[in-house]
Amino acid sequence: MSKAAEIDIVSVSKMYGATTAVHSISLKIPAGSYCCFLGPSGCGKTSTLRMIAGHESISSGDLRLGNIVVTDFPPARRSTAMMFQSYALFPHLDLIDNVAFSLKMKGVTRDIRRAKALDILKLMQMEAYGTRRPAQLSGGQQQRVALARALITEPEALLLDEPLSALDPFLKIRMRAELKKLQKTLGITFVHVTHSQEEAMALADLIVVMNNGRIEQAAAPRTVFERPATAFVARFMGDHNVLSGKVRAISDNVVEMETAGGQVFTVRDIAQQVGRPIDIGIRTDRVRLAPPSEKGLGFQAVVSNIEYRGASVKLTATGAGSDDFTVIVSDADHFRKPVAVGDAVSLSWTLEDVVPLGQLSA
Ligand SMILES: Nc1ncnc2c1ncn2[C@@H]1O[C@H](COP(=O)(O)OP(=O)(O)OP(=O)(O)O)[C@@H](O)[C@H]1O
Repeated sequence: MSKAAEIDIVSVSKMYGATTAVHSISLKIPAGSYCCFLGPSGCGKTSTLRMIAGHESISSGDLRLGNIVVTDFPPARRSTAMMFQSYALFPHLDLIDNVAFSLKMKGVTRDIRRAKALDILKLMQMEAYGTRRPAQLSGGQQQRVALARALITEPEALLLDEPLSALDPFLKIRMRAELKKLQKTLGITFVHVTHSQEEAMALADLIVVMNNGRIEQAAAPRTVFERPATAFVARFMGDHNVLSGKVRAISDNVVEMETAGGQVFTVRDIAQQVGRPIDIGIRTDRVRLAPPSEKGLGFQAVVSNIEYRGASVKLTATGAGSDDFTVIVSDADHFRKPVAVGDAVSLSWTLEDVVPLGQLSA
């Protein structure tokens, strides 16, 4: 069993000609953790993963794996292995030879490398398929083989680029559970790139949310969800309403925020200055259809859309400068006293449900 490596990314940037894809990011990924890089297309997550793997050069900054600075090392000299989105299996080789390939490159004799490949295929419950070719496998099986091929080098960190994107929704959820189990069994560091917040929440110990080549937040899933650091994170993770305004007054740790339309909301516990722009996040499942208990903790809105979701109902409302303020109510609450499109409603929340967000998104 290989050991796990801490990955230390120190002020790393990536430039492609005049384009800066990654802007001086710094991050420590603890040894043995499951880390997900999450963000929209083009945010720089794949470039970051490829720099960790050594498939892309680091334009500036340093990368440390365990105790070794590997910034200029080629992929084979790093203790990492990468599993690609396309699986990149060789169509003309059987599974054992596919899995054993990197050992062949290292000059390991045929018998030893095939025996080792079979061991890893066993770990992936694929030993019965050793003599098949990749085209004779389902998508999920191909993925297991691709994983086996990456793991045969006994890496200290496994790097996965959108590993589940080629699978159908059911298989995606099954393989997600298998990945998590595998990471626990092996105990090595996993770094997994995804654009799915659901996938990151399900898998990660550490979620790194990226936007425009920068890290917006790196924290445990629950922290990212409950205390999103920025308006971007709150929007990207979903399930939050974001309201924007300017700080109007501050007293006793309570900040008053005024929207462009003159609506005033209260927020607590933040260091702010009067006149500065501010965003707040309010969880969609914490909003109630009731008049606010205090001024600044709700507003009047008009229901613009209703979606039935089974266990819950999603209401969209217009008011306070927002035309898509979302409220998730349980099906029981909704059907006890249904509202209709066009109804005027009072929306409210408590001061605890208001999350001040760090920066105003452009
Ligand atoms: N080889 C390249 N040459 C030039 N620009 C590139 C190259 N690779 C990536 N980029 C640019 O760098 C930025 C970040 O790309 P990257 O692939 O890292 O993002 P990503 O978040 O992984 O996106 P996706 O989810 O679409 O793969 C993008 O603007 C992209 O167009």
